[in-house]
Amino acid sequence: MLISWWFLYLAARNIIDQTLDMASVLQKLIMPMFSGPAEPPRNKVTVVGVGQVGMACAISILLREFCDELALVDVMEDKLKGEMMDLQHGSLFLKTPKIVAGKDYSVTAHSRIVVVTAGVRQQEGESRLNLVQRNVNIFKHIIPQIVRYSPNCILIVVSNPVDVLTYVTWKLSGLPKHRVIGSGTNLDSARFRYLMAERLGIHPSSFNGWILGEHGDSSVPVWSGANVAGVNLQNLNPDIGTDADQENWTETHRKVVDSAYEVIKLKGYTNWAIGLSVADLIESLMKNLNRIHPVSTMVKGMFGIGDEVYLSLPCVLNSNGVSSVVNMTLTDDERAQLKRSADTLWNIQRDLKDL
Ligand SMILES: NC(=O)C1=CN([C@@H]2O[C@H](COP(=O)(O)OP(=O)(O)OC[C@H]3O[C@@H](n4cnc5c(N)ncnc54)[C@H](O)[C@@H]3O)[C@@H](O)[C@H]2O)C=CC1
Ligand SMILES: CC(=O)C(=O)O
Repeated sequence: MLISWWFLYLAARNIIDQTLDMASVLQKLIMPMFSGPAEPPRNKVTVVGVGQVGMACAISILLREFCDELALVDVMEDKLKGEMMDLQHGSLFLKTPKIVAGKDYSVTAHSRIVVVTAGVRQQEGESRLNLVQRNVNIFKHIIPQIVRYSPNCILIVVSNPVDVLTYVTWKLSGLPKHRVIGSGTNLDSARFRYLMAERLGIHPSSFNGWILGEHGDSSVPVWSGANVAGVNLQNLNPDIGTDADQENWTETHRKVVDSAYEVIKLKGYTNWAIGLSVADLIESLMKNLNRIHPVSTMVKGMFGIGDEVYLSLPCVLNSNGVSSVVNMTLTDDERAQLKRSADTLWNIQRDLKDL
């Protein structure tokens, strides 16, 4: 009797040993504790367009560690796959566990934030507004696909002309206006703060100044609010920002307007500063920070603007998107400049068809 139990024991041991031998390294190494369906991502960001701007946004977002999944979309399949693989190979140095890419928008499903950088860019000396019809045609294909797979997302438009394309995106998406944002003058303001801070010998974060209105040629510098540590520069020099100013501070704004033209002339495109600035916007949205940024929003009814245009005002950004807009105290001249900026955009927009 004892011997037959012993044989049974040996047979059972044999089966267990054989089963363990057949198991894969993974099965031998890791004991699952939960085998339910995978959770959808909580903080997914999609970047549409993997050109110079898209990839600068992607790397800035990855390095700031905001998202648990990054999706990339483009129409150029080889380039798209190459960019995805190159980023995946850096995973050891990142904290975003999943990086995916595809031409099909199903890869974008469950995005919290979608950044649109697809489309044509300016050639040397070309105005942003000149790109409008070509990029509107591209957006007609892109925007419905994004909304189909991520109906609750916040859209950040970067492609140019960014204010007009943000309006187009709002129309094509059917999303509420607070969830459609243009990167707007966030970049122009960063350039202004850098150039002013250089002249003052301080860090850009310590110079407080805002560029509002159109991202580009008709942008509006708010000299009446420019300050350092609460000291208003206009109190120190009442002519600041005007042609009468002996110190020619207005030159700084001219340099802001010329920045893109100059960089495009030198290297063919701009990408790093816009990438960094988009990542900063995403931080406010993802972390519900209620930080204020100059971004493009629907301004009808504000500052005497009667048309449905998007342009930049100081906006409070949190997890809902644009939660509110700061009612800046502007001078009459600044209000008039803002109105001119709105008129410039409306004159382009009103000819757009089939939105
Ligand atoms: N708002 C801002 O402050 C800034 C805006 N921009 C704008 O960003 C845009 C992109 O510029 P770059 O990246 O330098 O251009 P790029 O030519 O390097 O990249 C554009 C990408 O869009 C892709 N694309 C074209 N049609 C598409 C479609 N239907 N679906 C998906 N992807 C598509 C192209 O394949 C390409 O990879 C331009 O409109 C440019 O003017 C650039 C810098 C700053
Ligand atoms: C290209 C562009 O819009 C910029 O760098 O400001």
